[in-house]
Amino acid sequence: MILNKVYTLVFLRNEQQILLGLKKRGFGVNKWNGFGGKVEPKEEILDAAVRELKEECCMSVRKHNLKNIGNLQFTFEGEALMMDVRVFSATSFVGDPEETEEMLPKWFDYDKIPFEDMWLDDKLWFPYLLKDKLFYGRFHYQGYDKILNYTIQELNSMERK
Ligand SMILES: Nc1nc2c([nH]c(=O)n2[C@H]2C[C@H](O)[C@@H](COP(=O)(O)OP(=O)(O)OP(=O)(O)O)O2)c(=O)[nH]1
Repeated sequence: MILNKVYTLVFLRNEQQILLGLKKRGFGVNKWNGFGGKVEPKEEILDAAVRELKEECCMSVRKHNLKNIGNLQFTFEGEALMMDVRVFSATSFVGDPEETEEMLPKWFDYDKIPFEDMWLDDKLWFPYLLKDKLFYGRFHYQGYDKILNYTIQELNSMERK
């Protein structure tokens, strides 16, 4: 039996740059990433996305400005957990990014995204995000530094089967 856990991952963007945060503790420590985390029991996914963005970098976004652009599923060799990550993008938001106990936020030019300090899979699906294409990806890891197999595809819509 595989346990499925839902996570959010939010990217704030403008014409020139994307906001990433350096994770300061826990899962994915020392990697640059979007902002997100576990959806709590009974919490709606969009509410969780808004909450995590605020908690991790003090930015505010309205639910209707979050666009679901991707779905990523991660499994790890020898572990009975599937991380089901709902990826969102927003171009309308309020605030100035602030460092928190969890994340150090920084804007990156689109041609300077620090893939060498991000999850290995990110460079495989970021091209979709950057071209405003919808995507689905599934990655099976051994540990955190090796992808044993993966599939990735462009989607026409994010509607779930
Ligand atoms: N870019 C990218 N993000 C990933 C990958 N795998 C993965 O879990 N994430 C995202 C999904 C979530 O936003 C985040 C993991 O959530 P988390 O463990 O920090 O969740 P949390 O804040 O609720 O956790 P906690 O510290 O409260 O225990 O990392 C990946 O391979 N690439």
